[in-house]
Amino acid sequence: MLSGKVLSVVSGKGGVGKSTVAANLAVSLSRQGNAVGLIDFDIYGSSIPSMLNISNGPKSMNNRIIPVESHGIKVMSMGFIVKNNDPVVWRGPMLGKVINHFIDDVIWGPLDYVVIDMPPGTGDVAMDVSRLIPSSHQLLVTTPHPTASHVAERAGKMAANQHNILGIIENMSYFQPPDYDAKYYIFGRGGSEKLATDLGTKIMAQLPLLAPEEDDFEPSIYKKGSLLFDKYEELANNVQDSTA
Ligand SMILES: Nc1ncnc2c1ncn2[C@@H]1O[C@H](COP(=O)(O)OP(=O)(O)OP(=O)(O)O)[C@@H](O)[C@H]1O
Repeated sequence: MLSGKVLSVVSGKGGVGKSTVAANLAVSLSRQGNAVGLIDFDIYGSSIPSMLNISNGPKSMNNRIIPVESHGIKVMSMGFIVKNNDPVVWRGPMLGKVINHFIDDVIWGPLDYVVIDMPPGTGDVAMDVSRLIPSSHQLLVTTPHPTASHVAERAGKMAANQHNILGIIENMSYFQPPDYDAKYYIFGRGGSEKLATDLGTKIMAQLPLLAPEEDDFEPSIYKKGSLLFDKYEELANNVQDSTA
């Protein structure tokens, strides 16, 4: 069984950094002393295993699954079982079975938080997943451009009946050159403020444009000393306060 507070990370569009946010938030929450599970339901382009550099799938014991442990968190990913990334297979009852399997048949142990990387967009699969997971706190990831946040609004409204919208994470908000105070708003401004007002929620974080320093151990996790490491620590604090 799955215990703990469920945080689902959703986005209106692909490529806005949803999986990066889900992975870094999970790792920061764990660093702050929480027992954390990370479930990657992004069946279109499951990226969590490569972001955390996980090459082995989970093991099983007595017909139950032992999640993969990485960076202090327990991880299950559609990427461990989907071989051809064919979304058609994962419609309706089949998708439901896999989701229940991840929730009921995995030996999670006691958890404080379960971070879910949802499929992007408002398509049928995203709707199915949203319907099938337990009620959750939703974190809506968008870039600051008004068009992106307009699309994100649909994603927010889609699940608002069943899930509480915890807030908005504006990713790639601005670029700040190292050792400079100036911020450059490359993708525009104002979209997420409007989105927060329209959805009656708040902005949880504004994360600058800064590529993770790639290495073999943790290709997409921001390291101590990077501005985004601190921003994710703040976000994890903010999430804990907002879900207390
Ligand atoms: N704040 C950021 N600054 C710079 N690059 C970033 C930032 N956030 C994410 N990225 C990069 O953007 C790319 C897309 O990120 P990611 O895969 O997390 O997006 P996504 O929304 O999950 O996409 P999809 O829905 O298609 O899986 C990655 O290469 C990631 O490293």
